[in-house]
Amino acid sequence: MSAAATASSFLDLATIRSARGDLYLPGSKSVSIRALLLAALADGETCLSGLLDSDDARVMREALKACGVPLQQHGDEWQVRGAARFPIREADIFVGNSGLSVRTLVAVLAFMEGRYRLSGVPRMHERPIGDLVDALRPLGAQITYSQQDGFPPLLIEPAQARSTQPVRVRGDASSQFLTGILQSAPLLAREHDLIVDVEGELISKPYIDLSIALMQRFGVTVERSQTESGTPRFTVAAGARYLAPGRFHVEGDASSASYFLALGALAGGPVRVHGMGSSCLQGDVRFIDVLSAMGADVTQGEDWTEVQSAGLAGGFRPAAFDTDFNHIPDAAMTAAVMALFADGPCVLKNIGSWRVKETDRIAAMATELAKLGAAVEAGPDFLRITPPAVLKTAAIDTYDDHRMAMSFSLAACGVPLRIHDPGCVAKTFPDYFLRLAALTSA
Ligand SMILES: O=C(O)C1=C[C@@H](OP(=O)(O)O)[C@@H](O)[C@H](O)C1
Ligand SMILES: C=C(OP(=O)(O)O)C(=O)O
Repeated sequence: MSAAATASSFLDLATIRSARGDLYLPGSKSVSIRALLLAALADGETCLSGLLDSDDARVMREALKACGVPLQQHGDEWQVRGAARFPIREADIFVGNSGLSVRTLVAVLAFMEGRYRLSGVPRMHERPIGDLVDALRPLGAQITYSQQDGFPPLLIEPAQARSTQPVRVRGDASSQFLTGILQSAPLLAREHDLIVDVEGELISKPYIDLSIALMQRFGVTVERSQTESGTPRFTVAAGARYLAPGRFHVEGDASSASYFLALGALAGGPVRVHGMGSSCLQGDVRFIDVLSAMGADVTQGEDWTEVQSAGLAGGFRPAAFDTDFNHIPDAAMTAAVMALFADGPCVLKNIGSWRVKETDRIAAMATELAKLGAAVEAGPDFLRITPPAVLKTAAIDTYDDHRMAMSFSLAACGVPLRIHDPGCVAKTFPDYFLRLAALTSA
């Protein structure tokens, strides 16, 4: 690929005819942000390697620094000295557009006995947080909305009298609310067990598995059960404390891997990503099932995954799909762009959470796929995409959404195109386009 950056506000991509090679993944966003917070709350020192360096990871790092947590960089590693209480009890914290950071910080800061103000970019102030605040208030959390009810910015003040009732949280807008409460276990389960019941549907479930796995690495066990009425229940025994694991390595980002694995399928490959394989803790590793079902060849070792096919140039067409993507909402965007090349109409079901992420991703995806010639039907929680007979070249708007920029770069496997504001990839993958260029040829 010849990637000519003609101005900082757009990037022209030539048609990608083939792609092959090795890619070493950046650290997982979901693991990096969790590991930073757990290390900050843990007794002892944690040395984090493989940590993601991106806007979202910086949000959590800077927030912890603002709370007085000692964090030091030594080469590629970060040393975190944790404690169950943060040293600084009053701070203004900028949360950018990192949903995971704000939702997990709020649940912790609410019980730090301090005064914290959290605000972000304008889109962050449109992303819901009311279900989390509603769950925390009966526990004594003093959280007030500074602008609009249900959304950041927020003011957190010292919590008051606590109740020991089961915490009830809704999980149908985001799984991050439950993650936030579970990760606060050492603050909430001091004299009594922490019991959390999830009301309504719980979406994006593999992210809860990830939270529980990482809490376990930091010495806290979460038990799962069901109430008599069948409600999912999560319990952490009283007295839970995080213990620094000494060293902790952050695995590669499985959502970031999806673009390169899709590239291996569309442009022939083989493309091998390193840092994500069969031992991966992130749910998005299951994107390989989507690729296999589309007809690509997928092989995997413990720490790598490789994809190849005949490539579009050699007659490969992804098999059309009608699939529930609730378990992999981020990698699902990669599948949506792959649908442009499919051998029939494709349906992405159960993706309602897209509406409240970095942008309204259902609307944005529909608009931009249509520019390339696809016929798209957008519902409240689904997309039906009929691929065009011939792709049209287009200038793709990215809505300050890293995944819009990265997923649409794959359309270049069929047509030259322009990506507006390519710098928005800095949220999770700052050198994405350089890495893409290194693997592709026009
Ligand atoms: O817990 C996490 O690390 C995440 C959970 C998901 O959000 P939702 O639970 O809001 O779907 C995902 O989209 C986000 O990128 C990361
Ligand atoms: C939705 C995302 O992130 P977050 O919710 O953490 O902002 C994402 O990275 O696609």
